[in-house]
Amino acid sequence: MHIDVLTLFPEMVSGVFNASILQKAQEKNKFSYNLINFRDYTENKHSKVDDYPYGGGAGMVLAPQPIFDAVSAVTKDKSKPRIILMCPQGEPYNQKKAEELAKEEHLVFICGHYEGYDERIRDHLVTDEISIGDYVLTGGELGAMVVIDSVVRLLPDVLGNKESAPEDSFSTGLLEHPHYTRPADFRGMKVPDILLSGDHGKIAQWRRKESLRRTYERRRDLIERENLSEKDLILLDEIQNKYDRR
Ligand SMILES: C[S@@+](CC[C@H](N)C(=O)[O-])C[C@H]1O[C@@H](n2cnc3c(N)ncnc32)[C@H](O)[C@@H]1O
Repeated sequence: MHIDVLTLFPEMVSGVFNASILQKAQEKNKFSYNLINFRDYTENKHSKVDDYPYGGGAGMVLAPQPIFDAVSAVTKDKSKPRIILMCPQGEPYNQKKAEELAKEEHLVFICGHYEGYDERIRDHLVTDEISIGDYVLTGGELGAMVVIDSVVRLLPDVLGNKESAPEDSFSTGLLEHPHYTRPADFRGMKVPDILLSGDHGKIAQWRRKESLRRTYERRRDLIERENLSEKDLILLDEIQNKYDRR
């Protein structure tokens, strides 16, 4: 996979690319990236990339020309990239979208700043608009890195045995079960006996039930969306009964 990030502030993202799993993934040639300052593409003699909004009002609007030309330069020789506009008005980001983007060969992220973008960028250039949540950031860089991090960790062989993406929260449709490590007894706080039993069948069932319990407690909206098996429904019934008795 190749990732291009169009930004006026490349220094905001370079550190994230060069640490932890993202750095290791590049060392294993799982992806490459390029940071493009779209100011380098402006035709404005004062190097401006923004202008006042037509009709008046607060803030500056990113002009179409530098962004259209920067995208054109990075997509020239490559086949159909996804061109992603980071934007609070976009599609709410989730794990399903991360899985979809992880199948692509080339992603281009456009990070806005100031009041926003000229609407023609949205209408005629991008393939996706992504929001990372219902709040407003000063720029698209942090959001782009959230998306990139979550996509790269899904690329084949990026995560080692120590981490497992398929069991993560949201990948299964539910929140993940609780984890424990040594010691079995930490200052009187004990690990559940079942995890020390060595009975893999029972451990798997305990984990599934805890995953259902946690999701029921914290994110009932996920449970309602999920197509639960007969076995899950029995476990869920036990969990709900316990709640009703409280
Ligand atoms: C100050 S915001 C502009 C907000 C815009 N005036 C609006 O109300 O929709 C500047 C830039 O930050 C980025 N941004 C802000 N919030 C975001 C969010 N929740 N998700 C993704 N990008 C965001 C976008 O790139 C946006 O163009």
